[in-house]
Amino acid sequence: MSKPDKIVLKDVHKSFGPKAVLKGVNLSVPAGQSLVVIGGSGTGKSVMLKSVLGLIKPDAGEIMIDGENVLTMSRSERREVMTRFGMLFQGAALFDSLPVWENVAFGLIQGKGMDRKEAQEIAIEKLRRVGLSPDVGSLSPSELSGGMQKRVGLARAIAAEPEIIFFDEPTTGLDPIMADVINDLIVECVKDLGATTISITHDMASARKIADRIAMIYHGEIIWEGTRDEIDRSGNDYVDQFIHGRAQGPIQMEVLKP
Ligand SMILES: Nc1ncnc2c1ncn2[C@@H]1O[C@H](COP(=O)(O)OP(=O)(O)OP(=O)(O)O)[C@@H](O)[C@H]1O
Repeated sequence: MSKPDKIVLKDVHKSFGPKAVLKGVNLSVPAGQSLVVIGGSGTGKSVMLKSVLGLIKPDAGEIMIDGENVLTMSRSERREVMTRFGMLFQGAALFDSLPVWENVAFGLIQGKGMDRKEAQEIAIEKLRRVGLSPDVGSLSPSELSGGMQKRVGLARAIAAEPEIIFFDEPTTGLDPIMADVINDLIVECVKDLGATTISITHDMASARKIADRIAMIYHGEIIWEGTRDEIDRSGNDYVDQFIHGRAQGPIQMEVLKP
């Protein structure tokens, strides 16, 4: 029998009160592939990612990791599955109270119970992997530039050599050149690990660089999916409007007129 895809979402629904945010999301990511989900603000990208991470419980549907539905697992089974995930949060989400190396090593020490000395060595090696010298390890995150903080976030995401990595707006707040440096690092690190990834972004330059496939979410549904080369000839007016950043088109922004 052929192996199931690494990550599969089947008909995932989630509402908050009367507001339906996910209205039947279907996605499938084969092992070793990178999927980028694009879509406007408030379309449900974060809710989708949080559902896979177990931070939000969908109302209906299935989320399968390696063919197993994580929504019906016990807490301890689910916790075990989550140890195979890495995550780069929007804004890097570093703890200012800890030195950089300890931020990188956090999951190794807290999650895996690794000895501090060994975890520190791995953290320094991962910092080097993302182009930061060992002396950065002893600084506080608040002493770093935004680009350096993203690198530290990336080092933390790859520290435990996860099979699956999620990137939430990995280039937000960076200048275009630093954004490209981070995109290159993401591609290299993911390739080193052979990881399967889902990223969410508004940044088309980033999507084109890091995606094998791109999916567009609109009003809680995947309205288009294809390879990154197909996106320029999708034949879909919503996709065209989004990738060209036009105010005019089928996507109407909910903006109150003055
Ligand atoms: N915990 C929650 N309780 C109530 N509503 C929520 C909750 N989380 C998200 N929402 C609502 O769900 C909708 C989708 O939010 P989500 O954060 O997924 O958007 P997004 O596509 O990630 O947007 P952005 O690109 O701006 O981050 C929004 O209208 C938001 O207000």
